[in-house]
Amino acid sequence: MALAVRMRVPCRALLCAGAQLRGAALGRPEWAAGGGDGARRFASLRVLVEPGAEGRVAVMKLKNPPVNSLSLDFLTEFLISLEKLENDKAFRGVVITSDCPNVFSAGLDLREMYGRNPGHYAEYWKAVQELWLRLYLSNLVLVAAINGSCPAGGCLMALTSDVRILSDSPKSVIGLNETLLGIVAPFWFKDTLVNTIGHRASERALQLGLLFPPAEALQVGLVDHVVPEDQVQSMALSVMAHWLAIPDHARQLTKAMMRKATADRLIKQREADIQNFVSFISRDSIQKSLQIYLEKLKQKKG
Ligand SMILES: CC/C=C\CC(=O)SCCNC(=O)CCNC(=O)[C@H](O)C(C)(C)COP(=O)(O)OP(=O)(O)OC[C@H]1O[C@@H](n2cnc3c(N)ncnc32)[C@H](O)[C@@H]1OP(=O)(O)O
Repeated sequence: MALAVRMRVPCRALLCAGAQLRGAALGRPEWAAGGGDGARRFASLRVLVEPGAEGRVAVMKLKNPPVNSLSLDFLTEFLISLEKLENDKAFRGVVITSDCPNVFSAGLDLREMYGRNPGHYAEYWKAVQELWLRLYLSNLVLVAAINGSCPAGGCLMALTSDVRILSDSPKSVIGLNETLLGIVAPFWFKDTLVNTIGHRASERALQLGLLFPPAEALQVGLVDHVVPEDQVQSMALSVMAHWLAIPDHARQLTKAMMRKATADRLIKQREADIQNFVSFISRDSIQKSLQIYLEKLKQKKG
């Protein structure tokens, strides 16, 4: 489809540049085939991909310890893994989950947004945009198996999925908490939330930077299921089977119909959005807020 073709070009461009840069930086092979089914099981340093039920479903495990922050290296590796899965016609669905205990993802990596230069902020933001676009417009069925804390960029990632399953644990809070850091969720974070829980609930959640505990997340519609921690994975696979019972072409066209207008808003102004982010995040007042927040995180450890 035209949409899919349009999306692949910028992704490849980003990945080529990103992989070259970061491959060199890592100084070792990024990919390793594993086990007997090496063609289907692959891993990077920060993303583990395993074949799931009947080979039609892959499980992507985020493993960027300690908290799966979405660093530039992580984003690059994740996008490469996702593209591999998109290009392998055997796969129809992906379960996204965390390999780190108690944390799905701590969101955007604060160290990528603090104390760096404008060129770095621009590169980072482009990768964040790419993550959102690729996930939001994915032809695959995406199920987020959220087995831990899921703030900000972690929540954005989960919101791009077709279904969200949250573990019933006090640590498993989810929401766009940007205002608590003194920063503002961009319009496409906001649009994704509004598309999920509606305008009024989003207005309240975004202004207050709410992190919803499981029961409230379910009630507001931020997640579709809350289950005991040890059932998150099995629930994800069972929900996946339900979605895979629908013919792909009909489901994919319907998904595109529901999401294209939202994605197009960013696609039409990607460069302006990058410039906005760079000038916003470079402000002294915003850098100060991030510094204070990072210090608070450190102090929390005592
Ligand atoms: C314009 C739009 C911009 C932004 C959108 C975003 O996504 S901003 C990021 C928002 N994220 C958060 O507010 C989450 C912050 N983190 C936490 O609340 C906790 O870390 C969490 C996820 C609940 C896990 O708690 P836990 O007690 O398990 O870990 P701890 O807090 O001790 O953290 C361990 C180390 O990780 C560092 N860290 C945490 N979050 C981030 C992050 N987002 N980016 C970078 N680094 C992060 C934390 O500072 C600790 O570092 P250390 O050097 O070990 O002290």
